[in-house]
Amino acid sequence: MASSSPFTVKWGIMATGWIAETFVKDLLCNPACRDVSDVRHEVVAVASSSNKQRAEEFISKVKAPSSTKAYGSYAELVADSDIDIVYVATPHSHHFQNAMLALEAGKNVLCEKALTVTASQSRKLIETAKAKGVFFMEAVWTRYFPLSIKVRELIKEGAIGTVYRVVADLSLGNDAPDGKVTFADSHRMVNPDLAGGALLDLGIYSLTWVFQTLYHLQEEKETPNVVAAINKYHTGADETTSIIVQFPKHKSMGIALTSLRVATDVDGHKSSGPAIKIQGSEGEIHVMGPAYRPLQYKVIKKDSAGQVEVVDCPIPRDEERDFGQGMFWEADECARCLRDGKKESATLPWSESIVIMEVMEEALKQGGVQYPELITTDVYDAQSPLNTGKR
Ligand SMILES: NC(=O)C1=CN([C@@H]2O[C@H](COP(=O)(O)OP(=O)(O)OC[C@H]3O[C@@H](n4cnc5c(N)ncnc54)[C@H](OP(=O)(O)O)[C@@H]3O)[C@@H](O)[C@H]2O)C=CC1
Ligand SMILES: O=C1OC[C@@H](O)[C@H](O)[C@H]1O
Repeated sequence: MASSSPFTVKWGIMATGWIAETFVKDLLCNPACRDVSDVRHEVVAVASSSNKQRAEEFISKVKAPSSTKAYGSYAELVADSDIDIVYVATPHSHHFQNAMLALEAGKNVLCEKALTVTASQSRKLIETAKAKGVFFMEAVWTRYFPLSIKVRELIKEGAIGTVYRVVADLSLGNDAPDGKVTFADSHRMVNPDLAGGALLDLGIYSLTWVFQTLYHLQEEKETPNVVAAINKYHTGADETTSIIVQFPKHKSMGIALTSLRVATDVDGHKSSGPAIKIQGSEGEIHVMGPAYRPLQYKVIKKDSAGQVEVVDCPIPRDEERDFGQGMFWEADECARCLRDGKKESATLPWSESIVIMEVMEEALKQGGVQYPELITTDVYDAQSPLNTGKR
């Protein structure tokens, strides 16, 4: 029997930075390299808020087809009727205004993490997606890794008993001898104008592990209690943040850690042990980091007598394009949702993105981190400098 042709999704790319480049290279990988045949991706347009030439250079750098359109503004991109879905790849500070621009134009949207700067902004985006009847998803790519799916399945089938505690860390050792960190003060990692700080950029992955192994699997969702401690950087952004996420009814707790000073993996060779420890009544699952792109997990049973199951989960590569990062799995999820008429992903439902955003907002509040009005407002403005690039 002949197989039906794959469902094709036409992508429009908003911004031309580091993650846009990585994501587009993954989109352009042959799906067969990851054993996918039901969906495929096309990149039809790229927009830069700086100028059209930057978009053209991006298209040639990622080796996208020469037919790919280049735009010198985000407004032109969202007006392109050829685009099925817009990928928002700007700094977190811009996500609310940029995703609204696309949603208001009636576009489906995949928006990079952290979804927004405030929970209210996330709620507004989701209300707008609902009102417009379009698909909307936060781009937490790790959730769509076969490794993450397997770990959630193991927990669901009781492989380690009842899970009571999860400790997750995503930290980078960027400590500098002068007391600063190695990012320039203007860099999006530490610049409050760009919603910088460890939590929104990295800590969200620690929280992802806490949420996908505890909250996501709860039959009756329990709103967590949050206790946080934050060390602030001299720019005002958070440099080291530790959060306890408590689910008293489930007798469970997640501990989400992040830092720009000390690394999860100090020598870069996994000598520091797992980035994520999922602890149950009958055993543990350890996930080797980095938390955003894990490649191995271990199952340690209480009665294992030292016999630990170690499972490697390498990321498939497209050898012809010499690439394979693992972001294609979230793109495949978007394609399947669009094909099946779904407006949200069951793996990261809108309600869960909101709860995680609420946890981060509460942690930042407890730590006294404040971001400027321009990037925290939940009032949409198509002419905001965040949309027009007139910075
Ligand atoms: N999923 C993942 O693994 C990763 C996700 N990310 C997320 O992606 C987003 C972007 O990060 P990243 O690609 O590293 O950032 P970059 O600084 O490399 O790129 C951001 C792009 O956004 C556009 N932009 C618009 N306004 C501004 C502004 N005022 N300052 C800087 N850039 C602006 C620019 O594109 P242009 O001029 O063309 O409009 C720029 O190239 C963040 O939200 C981050 O959390 C980042 C890294 C990894
Ligand atoms: O999402 C991310 O993952 C990788 C990190 O290095 C990066 O800062 C972050 O944005």
